[in-house]
Amino acid sequence: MTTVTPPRDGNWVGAIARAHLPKIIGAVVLGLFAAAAGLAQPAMIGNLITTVSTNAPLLVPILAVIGLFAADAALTTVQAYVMGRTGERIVYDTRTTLIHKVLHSDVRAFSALRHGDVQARVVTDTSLLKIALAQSTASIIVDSAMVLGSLVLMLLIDPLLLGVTAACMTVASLVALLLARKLRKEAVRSRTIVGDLGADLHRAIGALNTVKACRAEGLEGHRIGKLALSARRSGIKVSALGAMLSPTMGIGLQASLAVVIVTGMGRVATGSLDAAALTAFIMYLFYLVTPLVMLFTSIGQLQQGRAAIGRINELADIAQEPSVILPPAMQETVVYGRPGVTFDRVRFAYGHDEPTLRGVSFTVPARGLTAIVGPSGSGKTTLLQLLMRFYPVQDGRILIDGQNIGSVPVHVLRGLIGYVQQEDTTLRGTIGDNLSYGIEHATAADVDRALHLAGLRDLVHSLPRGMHTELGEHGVGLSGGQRQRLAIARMLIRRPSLLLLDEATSNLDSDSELAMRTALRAIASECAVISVAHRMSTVVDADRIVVMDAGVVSAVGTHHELLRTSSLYQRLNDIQLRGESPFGEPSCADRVALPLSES
Ligand SMILES: Nc1ncnc2c1ncn2[C@@H]1O[C@H](COP(=O)(O)OP(=O)(O)OP(=O)(O)O)[C@@H](O)[C@H]1O
Repeated sequence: MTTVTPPRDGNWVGAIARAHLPKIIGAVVLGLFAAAAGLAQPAMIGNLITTVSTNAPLLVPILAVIGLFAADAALTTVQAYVMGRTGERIVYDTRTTLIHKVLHSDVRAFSALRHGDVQARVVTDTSLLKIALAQSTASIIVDSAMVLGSLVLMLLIDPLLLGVTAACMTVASLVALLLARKLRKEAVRSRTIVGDLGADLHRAIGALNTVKACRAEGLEGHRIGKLALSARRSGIKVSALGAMLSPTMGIGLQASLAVVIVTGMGRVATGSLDAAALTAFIMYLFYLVTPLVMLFTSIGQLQQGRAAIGRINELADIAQEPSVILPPAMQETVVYGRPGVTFDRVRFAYGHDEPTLRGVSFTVPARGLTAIVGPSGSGKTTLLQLLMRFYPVQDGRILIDGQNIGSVPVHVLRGLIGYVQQEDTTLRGTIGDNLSYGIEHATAADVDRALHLAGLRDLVHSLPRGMHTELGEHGVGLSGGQRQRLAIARMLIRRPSLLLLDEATSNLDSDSELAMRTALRAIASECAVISVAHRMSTVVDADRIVVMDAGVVSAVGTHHELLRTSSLYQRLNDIQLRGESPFGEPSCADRVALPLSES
């Protein structure tokens, strides 16, 4: 991949193209030589005609014409190859730049984007760059030179015939320019619709079971179909406008050809123009038209490309995660130290609305199990996301082993933490791929220990293909509880200093949950575990429980202490004992999941 200096004006595509400028210039130079070889041909043929008419030796003029044809063909071939290759490299560099930008983007900035549209920009829009930047740019320069050269040579042959030609071609060129402007507008619209189509398709595919369960196949089909129809209509308009460019110039050519032949033959008859000059002029007329048609076709392609370039630059400019580099000595403390975590008057709001966290303070020792409970929306997940630095703390501090996480490089911080998220994080691939995801060297002993702790060892051993068992998108092939255990095992392999579990055991049955509680106790003896929990059964044996309420810490203590001291905790406990969800609307799933010991 070519190294690209970040542009100040946000024009990433321009910066990437500039990095390939020598190759583009090389191809343009080759094209100019090819153009010169082409331009010399009519003069040489005119010379051949004169030689024939004067009975002079023919060998040298014939060889000169053949040589020019061969040079023209060879130069054009090499130029097309260099241009195509450079175009592919520009596309590759743009794609890799976008992929890097998206992967390192700020969570807040990324969550505002539609994923299907991001995909369309990275995959489809970039493919237009090859034609727009490499081929069209070179073609515009070479063809302009060709047009200019033809005009000068035609002027030298016969200014009157050139005047006739110019009149016809100017009218055609003006019409073509108008078409090119319309084409650009329609191309922008077309790219936007294709982006919308990708976004909506991605949304429906990502939640296909929900679509089916809600019997919304027709609704989604209609909505996405409407966008596909708009894309088709807009695409046809783009094609139609693009297709009209060449014939417009073709009409100009035919009109000028007719006028030139009629006028020219008349002048040959009167002897004011010789036949060789008229033949050369007509050949130049053809030489003028092909590059003129190409010129306008290229302008059209460039216009389509500009629509894509705007969208690519917009995505490439997405805000990036801050990366703070610490002096090595400080990094060492962070990497090898055993972190305890301190939330110190932490305030945070997602947008301009009411803050989600309103001065949260509590500490988590370097070892032991800390549970966080509280009503739905009280800010439990947000606490974990701030700890992972997915979002920046707006006021107050979060300390890890005494170090403000704001000054720890994100990759170092995340290397310390194993984060098992609320949502399903199973990736398409084998069980083994999922387990060792993001780790270069996972030993067999590490994998076995993690599988054992997560209660997955027997299951994996019972599968015919074991670790090589293929899973579909979102872990299709495993149950919800198995997926959760796989996510926990994936984090355990990393031997994190701090394990964050966000409702990571909510899908486990009572037996699995009991086994997981035992495993968690073992893990908590080695590192700090913070577990956001919905089921009270999973928090009763925690070393400390933090009760959150509307963005503040309402109480901290053990299960038995809180039953005595926290009315909110008592209420949450009572509600669950009644078989309802203590953290939101009661649901049948909660009742089913309620452990027998508490029902
Ligand atoms: N990405 C986001 N953008 C805007 N608001 C958000 C975002 N994520 C969460 N919120 C809001 O922040 C508040 C706290 O959400 P959070 O997920 O931290 O609560 P929670 O206690 O974990 O809830 P639950 O128990 O239901 O998972 C909620 O009101 C929610 O609407």
